[in-house]
Amino acid sequence: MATPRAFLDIPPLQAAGGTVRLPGSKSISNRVLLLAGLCAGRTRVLDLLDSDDTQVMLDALRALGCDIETDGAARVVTGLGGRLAVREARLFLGNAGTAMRPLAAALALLAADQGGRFELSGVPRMHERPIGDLVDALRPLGCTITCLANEGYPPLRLERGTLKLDAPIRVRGDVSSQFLTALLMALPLVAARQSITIEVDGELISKPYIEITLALLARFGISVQREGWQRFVIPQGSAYRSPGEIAVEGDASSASYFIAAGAIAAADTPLRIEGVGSASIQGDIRFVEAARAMGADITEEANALVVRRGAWPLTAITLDCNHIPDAAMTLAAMALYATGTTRLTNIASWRVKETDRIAAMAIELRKFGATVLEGTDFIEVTPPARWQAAAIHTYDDHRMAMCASLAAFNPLAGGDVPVRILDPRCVNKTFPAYFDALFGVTRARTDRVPVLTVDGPTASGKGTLGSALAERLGYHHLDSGALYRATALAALRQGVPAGDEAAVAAIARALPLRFENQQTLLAGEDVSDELRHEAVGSLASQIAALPAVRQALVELQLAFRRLPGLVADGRDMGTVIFPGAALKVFLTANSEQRASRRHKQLISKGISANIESLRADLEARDARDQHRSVAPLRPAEDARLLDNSALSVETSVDQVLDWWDAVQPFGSRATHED
Ligand SMILES: Nc1ncnc2c1ncn2[C@@H]1O[C@H](COP(=O)(O)OP(=O)(O)O)[C@@H](O)[C@H]1O
Ligand SMILES: Nc1ccn([C@@H]2O[C@H](COP(=O)(O)OP(=O)(O)O)[C@@H](O)[C@H]2O)c(=O)n1
Repeated sequence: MATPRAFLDIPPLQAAGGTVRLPGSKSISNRVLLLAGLCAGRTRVLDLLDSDDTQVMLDALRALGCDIETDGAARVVTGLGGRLAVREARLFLGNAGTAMRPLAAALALLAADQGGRFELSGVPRMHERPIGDLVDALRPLGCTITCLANEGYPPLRLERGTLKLDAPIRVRGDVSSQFLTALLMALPLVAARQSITIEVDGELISKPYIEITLALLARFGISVQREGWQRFVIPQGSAYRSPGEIAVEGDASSASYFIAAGAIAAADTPLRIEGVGSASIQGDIRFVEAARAMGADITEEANALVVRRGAWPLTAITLDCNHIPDAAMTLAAMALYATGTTRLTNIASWRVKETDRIAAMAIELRKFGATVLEGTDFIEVTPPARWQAAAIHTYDDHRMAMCASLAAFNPLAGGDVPVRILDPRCVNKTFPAYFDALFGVTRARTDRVPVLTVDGPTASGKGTLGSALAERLGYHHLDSGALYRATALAALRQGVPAGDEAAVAAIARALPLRFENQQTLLAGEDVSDELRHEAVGSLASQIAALPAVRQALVELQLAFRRLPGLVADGRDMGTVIFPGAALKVFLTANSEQRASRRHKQLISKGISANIESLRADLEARDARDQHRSVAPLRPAEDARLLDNSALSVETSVDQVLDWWDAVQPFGSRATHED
């Protein structure tokens, strides 16, 4: 298993603009999957979100006997038709509330009615998220539900019972609307012979999510009658009917980060967000109104939003956020750029989400220098007077990570500090490609995009170390040797001799080279393996000594310096191409080690090699690299020397990451979640 990425360092961002396409909505995806799994026949689901939470639901449905196929970009679900195909299963539901609650309700009813035994569990945090109100609503119906650890919390066991559905079903609505959603989606399973009434106790929170539930139930043939927000009736004879095909909208909560980015930083070019718009059925689309109140200039199309910076600095607001509980977190991040204090109220549900979001937000925003006041159901944010570089804990909460990334626009509010996001992969819950999407529509000053260079002699392990560092840092990787090798390969193929400096330089200048999915493509052809041939390497070493060739490759190398950062390996990365790099490493190993590593590497690729001649060859190459007139191989004055003759790759990576930490402004112990 790859080492989980511990942090992502985002340099100060200057601007936003361009087009971003949103992933599918998590709430809609998981509801559609469950309904497709419960109804009879096949449902083709388009634009489904691919994330941890939807994976959990797909796995659960498969375990219950649903057939799920991939058909191009669509998923085709063959549902159970209301009949249990599997009577016993243990389902692990991660931290996905949108899977735990409705599956608990549906399986409780099915197990009670048809007989069965199901256990539902999740990650430790899931076992701290209350489900008692749902259990309390289901038990009087005759469902047999056992809380296996603590009463009112998962894990749960669901078993046979005797259903009594005549009396109205009562459920609390003031902790999470997911309980009501769960009942609304599950009770049609048992509504064939009688109508079923649900009555909500207390003020129903997060009403927009109930609207999504009702809209999707309608697509699946269930028309729930509603009296205000207190009483819902599922008519007698209700039965799920597959819509055949259904497309999932873009995620309106995910849109909020880009709406915010546009409001803060789309001063020159607008930021176009595709996937949600005025036609959206998601409540979080009303984040648009809140963002407008803070100053955003937003044009709505049916399925897209175009955002520009309007008022600047942003305007502080006081807002009851009951209607946009998830997206409201993004307002707390926007508040960092407002004049005055922003107060978000009626957000008690934040405390029982992926983490206690009120507490988490207060602690983390303070690290930037903001003044934050929290109460049981509100938060108040006043922007920093002086921005501080901060390492932000994300508490396994995707929204904490995405909100914190917005603080990287601090240069627009008088700051100039990077932002470190700890455990950035938590965004996988709803938006695995979030950071790529963010960096696709944001810009930083080139000289602020961090670079880490690794130079050294042949076969010292630069490529191995460079790519491992890039992976751990979430940065791009430039294997500059590949550019010289590709030039050499192209020259070989075209029959251009190494001595013809002008002709080789012309090849280098127009090199049709692309790096994609671990492959090196020359004019579209995968040449990754051919580039490693010794004949190519040896010619590369010769042409690399030609000044015109080196000059011809400069622009191409500089172009690799893109957000969020770059790890570049070669001979002159720290001395010539990126002299201002934040960290420079000069990697060495004795020639015996290097010859033996290269030998193993070649043999493993099926290329025959002789260790003695490899050693002689690499010593000749060292000499040529060190003594050439332009960009000779030597450590930059400020380079750190690393002799890895006796070190494992992992140890070398850890050593360099320690050095990286030491040159960042985040302080010690800023690399791990506590
Ligand atoms: N620290 C190390 N310890 C052991 N083997 C290493 C180490 N670093 C690299 N290697 C191995 O040495 C070989 C050459 O490494 P490579 O990264 O291709 O070198 P370079 O890019 O410097 O030419 C690879 O097969 C790699 O797995
Ligand atoms: N920044 C760089 C990178 C490579 N090179 C040259 O390009 C050749 C191929 O680079 P590489 O990094 O793939 O080479 P090896 O270290 O794998 O032999 C080397 O022999 C170097 O002479 C260079 O001059 N400057």
